[in-house]
Amino acid sequence: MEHKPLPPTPPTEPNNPSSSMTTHNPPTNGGPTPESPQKHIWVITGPAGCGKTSVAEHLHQTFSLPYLEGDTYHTPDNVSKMAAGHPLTDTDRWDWLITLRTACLSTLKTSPGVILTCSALKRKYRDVLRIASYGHPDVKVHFVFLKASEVVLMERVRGRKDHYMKDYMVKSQVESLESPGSDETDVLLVDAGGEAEVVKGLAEGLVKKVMDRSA
Ligand SMILES: Nc1ncnc2c1ncn2[C@@H]1O[C@H](COP(=O)(O)OP(=O)(O)OP(=O)(O)O)[C@@H](O)[C@H]1O
Ligand SMILES: O=C(O)[C@H](O)[C@@H](O)[C@H](O)[C@H](O)CO
Repeated sequence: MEHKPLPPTPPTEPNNPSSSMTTHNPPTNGGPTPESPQKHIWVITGPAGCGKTSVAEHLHQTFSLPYLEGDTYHTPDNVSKMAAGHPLTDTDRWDWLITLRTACLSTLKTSPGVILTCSALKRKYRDVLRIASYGHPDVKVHFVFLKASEVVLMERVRGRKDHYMKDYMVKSQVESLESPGSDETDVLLVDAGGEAEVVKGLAEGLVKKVMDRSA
């Protein structure tokens, strides 16, 4: 039983078309301005072994953006728990997600973008990260979801030595996973089942497209 309350889901577009045409916000609350241009958080997501770290390192080098490895922000307790074969609960992940969001916003103070690896397995976890845009209309959050089968994940995690996340944890990761829905329009879906170079290229292409569009 988990007791921590969930934060609010970020507001969606109003359903009422007339209200969507009326804005009471001053223009500076509505998006980037010449004084505060658009900034981007690129969250590389998916279950253990999907290739988040490999893709994030590639994007970091390609786009010269700072990169935060989400796993290094887990508490020692969380790491011990996973190493002992116990999946994290929502409660275990909650403060971690908030810490990641804060770290991204802090990085954006000196950079136009930041790359973050974070499993973000559930919709509500992605919503916690989406809140980064609250009060920061110049900040856009994007998710690169690396989709791979359980068999592929198992193979990759098994092949990795000296890591706390063992292959028998993959099942729980896949069970927890809520693949992004079509309404999550800030998600870039990447087929991560192929060779590493191919997957990196696919992710780079999608990110570049969004970057060019918002330039
Ligand atoms: N496309 C790929 N094809 C084959 N092997 C890959 C591919 N991408 C990554 N790997 C390898 O699979 C293992 C897991 O990759 P990586 O650490 O990038 O995944 P991850 O999603 O960050 O995992 P975790 O969340 O457990 O840290 C590593 O040994 C990596 O070298
Ligand atoms: O939300 C989670 O369960 C965790 O973030 C895991 O995804 C691990 O940290 C990662 O897979 C390391 O191997």
